[in-house]
Amino acid sequence: MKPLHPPPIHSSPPAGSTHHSHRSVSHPSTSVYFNRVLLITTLCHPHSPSPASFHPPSFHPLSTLLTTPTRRYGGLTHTKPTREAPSSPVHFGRSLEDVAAGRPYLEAYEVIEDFADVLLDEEAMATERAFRGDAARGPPGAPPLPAALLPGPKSWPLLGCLPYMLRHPAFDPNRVYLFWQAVTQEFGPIFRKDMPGHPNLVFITDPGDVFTMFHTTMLNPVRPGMTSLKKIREDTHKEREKGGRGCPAGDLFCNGAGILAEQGEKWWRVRRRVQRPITDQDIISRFLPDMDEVAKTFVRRIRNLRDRNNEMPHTFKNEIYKWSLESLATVALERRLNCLEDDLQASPESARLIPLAKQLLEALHETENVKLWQYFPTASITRLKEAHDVFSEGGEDPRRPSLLETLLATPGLTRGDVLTFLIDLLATGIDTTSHAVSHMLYLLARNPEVQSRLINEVDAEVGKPEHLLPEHIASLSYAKAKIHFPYHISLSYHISWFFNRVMPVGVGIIRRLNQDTVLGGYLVPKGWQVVAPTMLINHQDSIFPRAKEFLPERFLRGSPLAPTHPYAFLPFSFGTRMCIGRRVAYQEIMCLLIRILNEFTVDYKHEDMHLVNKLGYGPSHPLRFTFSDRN
Ligand code: HEM
Repeated sequence: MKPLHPPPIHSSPPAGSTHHSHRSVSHPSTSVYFNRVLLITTLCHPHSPSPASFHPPSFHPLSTLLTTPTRRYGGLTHTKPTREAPSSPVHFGRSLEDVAAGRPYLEAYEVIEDFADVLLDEEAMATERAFRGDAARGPPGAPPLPAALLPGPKSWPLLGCLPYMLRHPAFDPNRVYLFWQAVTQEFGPIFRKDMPGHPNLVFITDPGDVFTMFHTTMLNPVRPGMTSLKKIREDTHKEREKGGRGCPAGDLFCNGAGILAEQGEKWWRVRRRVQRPITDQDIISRFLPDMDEVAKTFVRRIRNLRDRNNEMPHTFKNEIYKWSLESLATVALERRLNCLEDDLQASPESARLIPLAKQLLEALHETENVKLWQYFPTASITRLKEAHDVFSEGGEDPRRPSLLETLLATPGLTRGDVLTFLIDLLATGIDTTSHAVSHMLYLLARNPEVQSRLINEVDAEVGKPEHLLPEHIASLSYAKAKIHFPYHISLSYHISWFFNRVMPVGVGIIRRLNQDTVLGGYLVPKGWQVVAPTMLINHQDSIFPRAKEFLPERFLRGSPLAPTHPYAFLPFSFGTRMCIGRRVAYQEIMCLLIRILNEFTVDYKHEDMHLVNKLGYGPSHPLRFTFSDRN
């Protein structure tokens, strides 16, 4: 076995990583919102005005915040952490034993969720480091086989297995998982599938291997991809320098391309600092009133859009997309965009932002799939850059500061880091939640008995309050907990509704191995990329009995349908690199679901839907749901 290396990334606790709680406060100072925030990038662009006109006067309050000596959260001083990191490594050690001892899925899931949140703690990292050695040893018994013996489709130099894939009867570019499923049947649970530009790509479908992948890469989780985003951000920075404009320390993209696109030290420097504010439930709860308003507006929009049969128009997908943008904007821009207004012309900013956000995501999908831009400037990377530049405008908003101020006041984060992070939130948070809601509504429509159980739960636990409060959200999360279960067990039950297994949003988790690792009995070399594809794992009957059925109750304690392994269903991934927007997503979707089920039952009377792949998975058909009044 190779010796263990010291962690390649900084493992001390995040500066200012203390948890903070909040009361509702009135905030005296200024906040900066997104479209204006993004003006900064445009201004840094070579064709932008000279440095003299670079910082509009409205930007001064931001600079003031950056120099604020004491750290403030919306005017409040630090308070005790709401969720303590484990006091000793034993916590983690014991949990792993539990996992290894095959304790029920949900208990292990609880451990994983907890652990994911505390991983940024130095002590937990140290324990993890020790554990990494065990994971790397692989299963006891026979020595591992060399990677050269990995099964998989025939591979050609440079082309990889592209010719095999294109000729395969199961290949459909919009449903690539069908091909993967066929390959798994042919070659088994682990296979190598080289692609042009991606040599040495290994697919794993055994949750035990997923466990090993996460744990061996935990200290430096390199997620290959988003290279086009990284390139345009680096180019923007270089162009600015070349144009003699200079790059003031801390300016946009000056210290890196942001957590979505960066790796190693550059990723970790920002991630460890933004982690707490964006996952702190107290901070997230502050956005609840606005998210609730967005959800209520969406329900009104449903009423306006219904035809005489209560059915949605074929453009409804777009409406859900707008809901997602509007809802996320309450967090990332700290303001309403009014995307859901009937007359978008009355809201010129939204009319401009919606196509722009789409252009950004579509171009990103293309540039990440076909990397010809590495050789010459393609139309797709030009469109990506155009949208990204416009998305980079800045300004100020007289409303209350919260997330932004919190981030800006975090030692070690530059203004550029914070703005890049907000762009990353928008780049990742729109498609994901809109697809999750689309899949969830479809599954509820197709499973009326599940829907009616959920309606009963909402009625009993939340009712129809004028304003949703954190307690309402919690009461639903805790609904089962109050009677039988501890918190996380109920939470995972709800996670199974929203970020469901049957129709997942994420295509899979990918990591570059930073040490030789035993997976499926093969010694996979350091530097190779490993993919854990959701659809291959989620749809295995051996892991999820009756895998193709939507049976959220399988996640309840004692269910005979419970998954056989705690790492089989991790919709938000695991560890330090797991989804940073998961609590935002949960709250957004919870608000929408409650408000919809307050008013309607949902049905779908058309052809069956399946998933199509873009950056993630989305619904294949127009979302022509029927929303019938409950009363
Ligand atoms: C249904 C909703 C969502 C799902 C299922 C989801 C899932 C994921 C997954 C699987 C990853 C990859 C983690 C890894 O490589 O280990 C990820 C990363 C990320 N997600 Fe989400 N996500 C969702 C919503 C959101 C939202 C609403 C936001 C923003 C508010 C967001 C922001 C991010 C960011 C910034 C990353 C990159 C984190 C990093 O590399 O450090 N996500 N998400």
